[in-house]
Amino acid sequence: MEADRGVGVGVAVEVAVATKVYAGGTDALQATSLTLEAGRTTALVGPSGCGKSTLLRMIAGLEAPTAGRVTLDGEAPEVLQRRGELAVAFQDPSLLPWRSVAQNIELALDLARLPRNDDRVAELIALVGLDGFATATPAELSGGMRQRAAIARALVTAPRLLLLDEPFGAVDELTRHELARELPALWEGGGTTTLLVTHSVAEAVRLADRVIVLSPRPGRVIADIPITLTRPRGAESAEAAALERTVRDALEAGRAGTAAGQNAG
Ligand SMILES: Nc1ncnc2c1ncn2[C@@H]1O[C@H](COP(=O)(O)OP(=O)(O)OP(=O)(O)O)[C@@H](O)[C@H]1O
Repeated sequence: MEADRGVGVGVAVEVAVATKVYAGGTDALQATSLTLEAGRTTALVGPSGCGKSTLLRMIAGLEAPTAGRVTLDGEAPEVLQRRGELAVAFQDPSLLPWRSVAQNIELALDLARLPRNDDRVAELIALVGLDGFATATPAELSGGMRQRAAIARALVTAPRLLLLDEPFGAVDELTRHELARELPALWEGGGTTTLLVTHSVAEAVRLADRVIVLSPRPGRVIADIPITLTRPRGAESAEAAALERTVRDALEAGRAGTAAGQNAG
């Protein structure tokens, strides 16, 4: 399937009535169904502990649903994972401590059995603002810099499915804004399907084509809000502010237990 790589073919993600009850009995996710359209960016928001990371890990094939099914282009997540066409960036970036920034990014190419590409590695290092740190080891970086290296590592293979779990958590406000401005062009240019878990409503509205709101635990989809803003998205606009309000209202309704709920029942 080498020929399919990096030619702008995003994956369609289907989560069908997925439920997750952890071994200890924690009800993390309740009968959740959603479809992520190929090549689109979807943000997932919801109160702390509502099951956002659980859902992302299920889509990545790192967690099996207790009931229901997750398919990527109709296949099990492991199929895409084996082909190296899926990338995940977590809030806690697990970089190999003995490898430099550039070597950590290159490793993703090796694991996906893709050829080394020094130019692309250098381009991504510059894009995430780590110019001059290509040969630094993770211990020599701040937490935010490590996160940015992990984002570059996730992007280097031009994955067909990109799963980002709070990847900007430790990044300072200014860099966060810069990344939010620069990154979408990278993943959209490749036709990548992207899922972004975030606590920032502003970031969700700025980056996504659609924002999905989960209820408090056990999470279920209570709102699915299309983000109709044109791209590129720059300065704050009245339209963006109105969309942020819509998302916040849905979160509030979920918290109060008054949301209508697309997936209720
Ligand atoms: N491996 C696990 N074993 C047992 N319980 C877990 C496990 N992972 C998560 N949970 C529990 O499942 C629930 C959902 O957790 P999850 O991390 O998916 O939520 P989240 O919405 O991503 O939270 P946050 O926004 O705080 O990161 C929580 O109650 C959490 O304690």
